[in-house]
Amino acid sequence: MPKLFLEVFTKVLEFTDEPLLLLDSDLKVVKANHFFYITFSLKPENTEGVLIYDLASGQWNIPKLRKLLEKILSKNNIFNNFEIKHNFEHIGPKIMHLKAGRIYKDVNHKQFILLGIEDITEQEHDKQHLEKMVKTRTAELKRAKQAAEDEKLIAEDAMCEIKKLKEQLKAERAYLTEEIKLEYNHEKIIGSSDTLKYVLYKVEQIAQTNTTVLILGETGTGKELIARAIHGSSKRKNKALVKVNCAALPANLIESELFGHEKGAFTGSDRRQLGRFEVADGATLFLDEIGELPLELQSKLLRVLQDGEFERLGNPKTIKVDVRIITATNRNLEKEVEDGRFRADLWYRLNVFPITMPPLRERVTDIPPLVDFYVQKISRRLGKTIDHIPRKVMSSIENYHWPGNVRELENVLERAVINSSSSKLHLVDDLRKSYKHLGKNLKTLEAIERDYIVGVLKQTNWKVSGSNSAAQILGLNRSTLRGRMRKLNITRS
Ligand SMILES: Nc1ncnc2c1ncn2[C@@H]1O[C@H](COP(=O)(O)OP(=O)(O)OP(=O)(O)O)[C@@H](O)[C@H]1O
Repeated sequence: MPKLFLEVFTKVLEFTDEPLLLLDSDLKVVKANHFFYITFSLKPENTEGVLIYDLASGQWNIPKLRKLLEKILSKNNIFNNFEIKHNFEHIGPKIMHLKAGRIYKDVNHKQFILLGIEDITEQEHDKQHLEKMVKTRTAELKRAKQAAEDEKLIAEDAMCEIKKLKEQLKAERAYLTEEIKLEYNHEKIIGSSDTLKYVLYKVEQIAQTNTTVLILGETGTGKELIARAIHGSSKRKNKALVKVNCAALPANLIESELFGHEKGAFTGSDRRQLGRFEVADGATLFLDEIGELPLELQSKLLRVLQDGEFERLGNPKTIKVDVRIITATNRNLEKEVEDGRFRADLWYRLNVFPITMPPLRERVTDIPPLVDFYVQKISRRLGKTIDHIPRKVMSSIENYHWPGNVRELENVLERAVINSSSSKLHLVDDLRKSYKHLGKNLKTLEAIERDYIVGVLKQTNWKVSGSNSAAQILGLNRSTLRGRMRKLNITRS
């Protein structure tokens, strides 16, 4: 049987392009095919009968291979893809795959094993090259993905920033349009009195810093003008000075005006609106009539002053801003604090750098230049030419006590210009009853009203209504007169 088997098998061996070996039960080479001899540059005389481990200078004497071959003999195992590195003298190292299995066993336990040898060097190299390429490409893709994600984040941040700036610009534009409508006159500050010079010196001292400024003074003295001068000389001058008049808004609207609101934050809020604090980010916020700020908002303002933080109405997200605050009031804030109408801690925060605007009557030397300035300005606007201000007119202006300060002066001069038919300024208002001429025994308006009503009543023999009655003389209807008498506690004695 082995003889016939060998004959047939030797022929079969030649039908493949793969080196093949036939081993016997002692693991000695019985036969090898032509391809084996070519691949390994060996000859049958030094191959047949040689122990597999002694072949090719003992290169296949590997413990693991021994184990595998022995297991075929004892347990009829097969193995596949056992990898060895074979060093060829003429072409160097190659990677070979070995596979083997028993193909014959007879009753005498004679066995034959077929060992196939495949050169997989090229595939292996291709595989390694491919693996390397996949690795490199994966790393490249990973990096590209990361970069894309980073860029996406940057783009998202930029979009957010653009959206924020766009909103701020929109709000700023809306605010400025409002301002233009108010026709605020960006006047220069007129006057050269020492008191005004001192104020301007303080403006110069503080303008470049970020310090909070509190401007005090009677109505119409130019507090807003000074606030604008501080902003205009500061590093923030390229952005608008944003103004909120705390007295002009109803208490329930001030909060949304200052801090903004989301759509639907309260009834009637049909769209999102930025507050003045956000509009003024990077600029200056001028809070006029700060004494009128409701108590509950005073604590919120204090928080913005301390941390620069607040929340929009209807949105819990904290917003941080960089806003310089200038406030103004004609109230005595110290007294307001004493009376519990103004928070002491807010007052300390606001009063870091107070500037007091002196009333016009305390800087009489500023009056002539102010009169010249306003007469020229108003007559230009009205298309008139007024170039003569009589000495008498000027001195009556100088002697008046100007409770409404520069604003009142402006109004008096406007009426005068309108009524002047020549180039000479003609005053309409009677400024003769100057406060200076009234002496020391001044009475309240209420006391004067009471005296006058009592005088008229005495003259009419206390006839309140009807013809020749006090009501008729005073131009009041009788119930109004009775009401006044009750209020002023007037009774016939
Ligand atoms: N020194 C000045 N030179 C030129 N104009 C002035 C001067 N001071 C005040 N004015 C003008 O007087 C008017 C009133 O000034 P402003 O509004 O600044 O006063 P205010 O103290 O803020 O008043 P209020 O307390 O009523 O808000 C403005 O038209 C302003 O231009």
